[in-house]
Amino acid sequence: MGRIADTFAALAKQGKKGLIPYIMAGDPSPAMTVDLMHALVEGGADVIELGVPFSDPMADGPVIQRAAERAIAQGIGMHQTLVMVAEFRKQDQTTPIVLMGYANPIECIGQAAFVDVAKTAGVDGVLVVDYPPEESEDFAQKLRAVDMDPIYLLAPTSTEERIAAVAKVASGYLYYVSLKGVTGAGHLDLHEVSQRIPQIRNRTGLPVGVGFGIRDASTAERLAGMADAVVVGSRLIDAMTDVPQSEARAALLAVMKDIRAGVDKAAGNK
Ligand SMILES: O=P(O)(O)OC[C@@H](O)[C@@H](O)c1c[nH]c2ccccc12
Repeated sequence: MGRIADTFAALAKQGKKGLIPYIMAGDPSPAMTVDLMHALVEGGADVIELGVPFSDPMADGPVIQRAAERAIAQGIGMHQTLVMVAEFRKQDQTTPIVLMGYANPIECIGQAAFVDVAKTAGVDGVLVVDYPPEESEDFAQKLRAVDMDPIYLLAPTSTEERIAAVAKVASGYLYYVSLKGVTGAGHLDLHEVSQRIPQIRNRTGLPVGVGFGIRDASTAERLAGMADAVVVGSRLIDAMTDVPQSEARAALLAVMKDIRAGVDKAAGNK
């Protein structure tokens, strides 16, 4: 089994829910990223989603767009992101890393070469926002051939066919987007999530992570109660950029610990 499957198996065994933080590689400063990843683990991360900076992130709201702009302005792209992953892996061989991003930076180096370098760096899963499941079976197979997991998004608007198509190619976990909109938006419909997750579970045995719009411990608790894990991104990026850079690590850690406590309250009551 890969690190992602191991992690979810261990969580299930302990009756715990997962916390999946998202940060952007290179933000607020490239020199900080590896240490911030370790801080995420210290704060209770089960899986790390690491964003690959891209200039046209159509699924992202202003907070993550600006994070990408800051990273790009400091010269960070796919290659530098993978160097950071390799650096992180020198000290942490257990925490799964999922690369989050868009097709363009992958297509630039070619799928096969990307899979190769990502695997060597120590990446465990890849979520490409603009690879539809129906058209990325090849890519998913290339990942799975080297024990990396293709992760896919499901949304409130996903049809039964889309859920079935994703269930067919995905491994690791499924990412249910809790609202119609972009990352960081704030109109989460808890009722809708509670209806949709059982529908997804009917189609697949994969763990389900839920994200978009989670900004506090109590929302994290309620969503963790419905799913296997919660994803938190914009709130963490805000926490780091609201303070001087020298305080970003501490600010990140504080928000992580707070949300972790919320997630842990949901333990066991799936
Ligand atoms: O920022 P939020 O609302 O907490 O949501 C997580 C999200 O940012 C992260 O998972 C993510 C970043 N970029 C994405 C693109 C598509 C889907 C998801 C993402």
